[in-house]
Amino acid sequence: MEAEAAVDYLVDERSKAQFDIDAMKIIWAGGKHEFEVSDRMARLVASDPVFRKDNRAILDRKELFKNTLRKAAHAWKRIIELRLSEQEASKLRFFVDEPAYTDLHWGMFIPVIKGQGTEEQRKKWLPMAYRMQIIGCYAQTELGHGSNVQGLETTATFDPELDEFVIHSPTLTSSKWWPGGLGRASTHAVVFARLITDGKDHGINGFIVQLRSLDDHLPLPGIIIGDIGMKFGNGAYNTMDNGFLRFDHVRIPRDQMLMRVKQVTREGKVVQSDVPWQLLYGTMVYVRQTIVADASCALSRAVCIATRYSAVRRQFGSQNGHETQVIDYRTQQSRLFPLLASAYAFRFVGEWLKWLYMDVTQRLQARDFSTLPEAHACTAGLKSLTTSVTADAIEECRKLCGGHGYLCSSGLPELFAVYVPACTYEGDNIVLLLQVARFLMKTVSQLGSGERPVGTTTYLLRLEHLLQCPCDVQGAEDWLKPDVVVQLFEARSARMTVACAKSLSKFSKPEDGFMDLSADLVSVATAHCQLIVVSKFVEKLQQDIPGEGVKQQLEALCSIYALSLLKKHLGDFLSTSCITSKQASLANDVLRSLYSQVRPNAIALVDAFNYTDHFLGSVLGRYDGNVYPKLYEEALKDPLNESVVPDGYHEYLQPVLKQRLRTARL
Ligand SMILES: CCCCCCCCCC/C=C\CCCC(=O)SCCNC(=O)CCNC(=O)[C@H](O)C(C)(C)COP(=O)(O)OP(=O)(O)OC[C@H]1O[C@@H](n2cnc3c(N)ncnc32)[C@H](O)[C@@H]1OP(=O)(O)O
Ligand SMILES: Cc1cc2nc3c(=O)[nH]c(=O)nc-3n(C[C@H](O)[C@H](O)[C@H](O)COP(=O)(O)OP(=O)(O)OC[C@H]3O[C@@H](n4cnc5c(N)ncnc54)[C@H](O)[C@@H]3O)c2cc1C
Repeated sequence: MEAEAAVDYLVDERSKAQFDIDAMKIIWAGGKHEFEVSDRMARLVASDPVFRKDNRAILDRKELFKNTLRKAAHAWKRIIELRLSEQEASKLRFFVDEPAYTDLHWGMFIPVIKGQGTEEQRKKWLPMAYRMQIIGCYAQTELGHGSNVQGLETTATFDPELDEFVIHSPTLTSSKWWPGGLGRASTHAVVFARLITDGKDHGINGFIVQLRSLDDHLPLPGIIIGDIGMKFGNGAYNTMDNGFLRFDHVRIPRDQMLMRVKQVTREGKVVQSDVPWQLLYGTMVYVRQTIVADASCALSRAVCIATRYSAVRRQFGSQNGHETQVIDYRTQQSRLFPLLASAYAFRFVGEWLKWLYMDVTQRLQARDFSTLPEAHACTAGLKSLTTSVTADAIEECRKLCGGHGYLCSSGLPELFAVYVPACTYEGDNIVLLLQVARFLMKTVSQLGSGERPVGTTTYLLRLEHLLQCPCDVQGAEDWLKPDVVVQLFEARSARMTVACAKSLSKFSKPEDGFMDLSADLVSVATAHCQLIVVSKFVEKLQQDIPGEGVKQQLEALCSIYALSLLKKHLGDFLSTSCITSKQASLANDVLRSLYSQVRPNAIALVDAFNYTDHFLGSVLGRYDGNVYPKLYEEALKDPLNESVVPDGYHEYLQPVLKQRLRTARL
């Protein structure tokens, strides 16, 4: 193929933008400093050949895993050499874009010790973990139980004579199963086990257990350990060594029990401290919050690929002597632009959730535990909502790219395979929504007793009004008023919550009601979580938004986000009499005009994510839009094309062909 001059096939598209893209980049990144760090780290990774990732789909598991170890070691070397801050280091790992044991070491092992260890324990273990002299993972889930944490079977029995705990796996189903980083890399784990003293079961607690020798990496006596095997997709999450682990009466010193929530004294007495026992689940709250932030990254990445490709791809019709760009089809816009809007919506709700998490952490330190239930409900619900939408959206983006979306070189199959377990890990999405519903039912039931709803449930204080208020939309333009839209989402959520609470009250045992009505409870929780996302988007727009045209674009995206949800869940809005069918029809007209407003800005809106071609890893999403020659180049690189005649021709193809020839002659 001839060498081509550098051409930007999307230059016309970029020239149509009606807003200051540099200002939008800063809004997306969360600030100037965040933008600068993110941009610098992305370039650093993209320019380093060790971080190459275009061969992942064709490496076998062993090569793939070794390569991941190599990249993680190289990343660590660069972090030390360049003296990167914690923020820079975490961005660098993010742009390396390969699931690895380090995710669990930094993302769960260190946080669980920080959150559940005593001061002394933090002083002992964290410096070693920060220097990576030990590598840790989070070993909670077992073969038999994941969602039901209280059902875990691993035991930690206190031996007062030796002042030790004996960690044991009494059944096959008690084998730890799934922890990332456990299979091959970790030297240590925080293991969740049943605390048993003097024959009494005191429930679940975390224990720091060394798994492998720090000299030769061999498993320590009594430890049976390995990888659980290949997972969905080629490459994809198979870079991670999710593992199994069994204990045969493994002894650890008493001070390796994480003792912030419960303590065991030298005599074997269990002392419950004054912090709520639910803090044992605190690491999950922290990680769920990071998963929400991560959802906007995965979603924006898929949307960036699908949007750029939709502007490059032409099929049918005629536009100034060319065929029509597929992005100009209304059907393409109605599938793509709500996803673009969701990417921005999740970005802002993720920012807010980070703030909420920091706020609850500070309160906990000051022994104010009042906002913990709300923080749990918000992190659980938003983790569920954003990951479910993102997983579905990546698949939708693949379809939006037609046949080429199915090629690994589009980047979308791998993105989907890596992303989709987010709907399951850190809490199955349905199980988490049921937690939100439980919280909402409790909040509503306490309204009569004078308990004031807080934070995201404050709207329930206006219950009487919300149960009967009509929707204030007379003409199409009313749908663009943020207060009208927020009140509508509040009314829908309030009405669904109250209807469910009424149905629940008919059961003599609440547990029976929860079982029977669980599908409705999930819809209630979803409505509440969607309200949170819409309100946080609206609140973001009430802040100072610098940059020419930036606020207008975000306002359009906010309206698209809310109105496309309205369209998708029209049944909820109509059946609760929140809107009339006439108002629904006006909302649909407004959506169409919003799509026209976004259309000329679509490419600039995805450019604002500031993704390098290396990070996107997609021929279809290339910044320059030079898709076809690069697709051809990628095809030629496939190992099947290394020889003109395939391996196996002489054994398996030629005999068949020859036989057909003989048959034909007969
Ligand atoms: C840009 C940055 C990107 C970085 C991204 C990095 C992300 C890293 C990703 C790494 C990849 C993968 C990691 C995956 C790791 C894992 O999966 S670890 C294992 C996670 N496991 C789970 O999540 C299990 C889910 N189950 C549970 O959480 C609980 O068991 C469940 C809540 C479902 C039930 O527990 P029970 O004890 O049986 O609870 P209930 O009776 O329902 O509730 C009792 C009360 O406790 C309250 N509660 C429950 N959970 C919490 C919590 N976390 N915090 C605070 N409070 C909680 C609940 O509301 C009840 O309260 P009430 O009595 O009603 O007042
Ligand atoms: C890629 C990946 C990485 C992971 N990493 C880790 C890790 O590092 N450490 C760790 O400890 N764990 C890890 N896990 C485990 C993960 O946290 C669990 O798989 C997850 O919490 C779901 O639990 P489960 O597998 O028991 O699902 P189950 O609870 O068995 O779910 C099966 C089905 O039952 C439904 N269900 C379950 N309970 C209810 C209910 N009460 N009401 C209605 N429906 C219900 C669910 O919705 C689901 O459809 C990982 C998992 C994956 C896939």
